[in-house]
Amino acid sequence: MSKVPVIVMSGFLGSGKTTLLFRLLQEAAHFNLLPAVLMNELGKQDVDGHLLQEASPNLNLAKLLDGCICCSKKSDISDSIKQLLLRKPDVILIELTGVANPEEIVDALTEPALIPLVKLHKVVTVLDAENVRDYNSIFATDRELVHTLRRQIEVADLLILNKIDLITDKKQKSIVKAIRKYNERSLLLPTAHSKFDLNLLLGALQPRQDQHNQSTTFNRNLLFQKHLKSAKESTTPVASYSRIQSISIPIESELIMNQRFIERFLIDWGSKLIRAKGYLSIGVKYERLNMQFAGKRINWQPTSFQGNPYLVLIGLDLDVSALEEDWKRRIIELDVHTL
Ligand SMILES: Nc1nc2c(ncn2[C@@H]2O[C@H](COP(=O)(O)OP(=O)(O)OP(=O)(O)O)[C@@H](O)[C@H]2O)c(=O)[nH]1
Repeated sequence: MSKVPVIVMSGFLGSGKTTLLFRLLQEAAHFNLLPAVLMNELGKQDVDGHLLQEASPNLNLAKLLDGCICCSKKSDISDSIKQLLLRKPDVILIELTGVANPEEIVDALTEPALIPLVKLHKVVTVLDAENVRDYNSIFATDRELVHTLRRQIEVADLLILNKIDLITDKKQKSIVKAIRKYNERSLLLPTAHSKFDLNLLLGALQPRQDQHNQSTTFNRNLLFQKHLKSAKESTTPVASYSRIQSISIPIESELIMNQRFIERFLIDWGSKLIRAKGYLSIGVKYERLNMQFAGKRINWQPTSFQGNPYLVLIGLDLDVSALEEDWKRRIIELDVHTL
């Protein structure tokens, strides 16, 4: 049996991985490929998973929630991949959390149970052009995180410099120069909304019925070798996230709130928040909206999500109890004003 290729998508929180995943899923049919998806989210609530299922109800999807894939037991990853393989996909797309080191999943794919079943095709790292240069100073005190973000660049087969619509050409040039210090070999594509020729990722893949045994990677073998070497050399692997926490806040569906209320809360906590997302019920008509807060920008989109509203907040060194207290206080005030 031929091995199923795996494409790993890495990149910091909010850089545009899910946007790329959506494009890959949309385009897979044009390449005559049946995809499967393994999603890893930091929180218990799986916002992106729901968006995917909404867009593609029959999607072969497995989820590893509430933790980084690097910390999930290898058996969990292995079980999820085996579950996906039952429906005989042509390619498995793995979206890592923003704080995962892609080497960890490469390691998991080399578990004995998976070696005969899957092979790494490419590691793609998506970078947020508007914010990527600031990470070193923002996270200066978190060496593990800085290390992880650097490894995301260093081990990528393909680097997507996303969100260039938000920066000047001059800034783009200087970012490219900075990225090249960590990875001068792999293809680096400036994009907006991860729009690039997906032939680069899917073109070499074949539907399984008529697969040839061909090599399709940029530096896959190198990555495997490099990783196996470092795994042998190092007995104390660096954890992929440390000071980053995620909190999920359930929201009563009867509560009447507007977008401004949420935005004010996010702006007030903005210096501590890296990312926030959720499903909210807005206004007296309880309109359901998906909210995405990334790189200090907030986007709202209508959604068909009908479950209980909630907000997921991901932050660095968050004072969780202060944040929860503040949220409760605001909710009480909101309730009083809407009585
Ligand atoms: N302006 C702009 N916004 C973008 C671009 N790509 C993605 N976005 C927006 O940025 C936000 C985050 O994008 P996602 O694709 O969810 O990012 P992600 O990397 O999956 O985020 P996590 O799941 O938190 O790791 C969403 O609101 C996107 O619509 C881009 O090129 N330009």
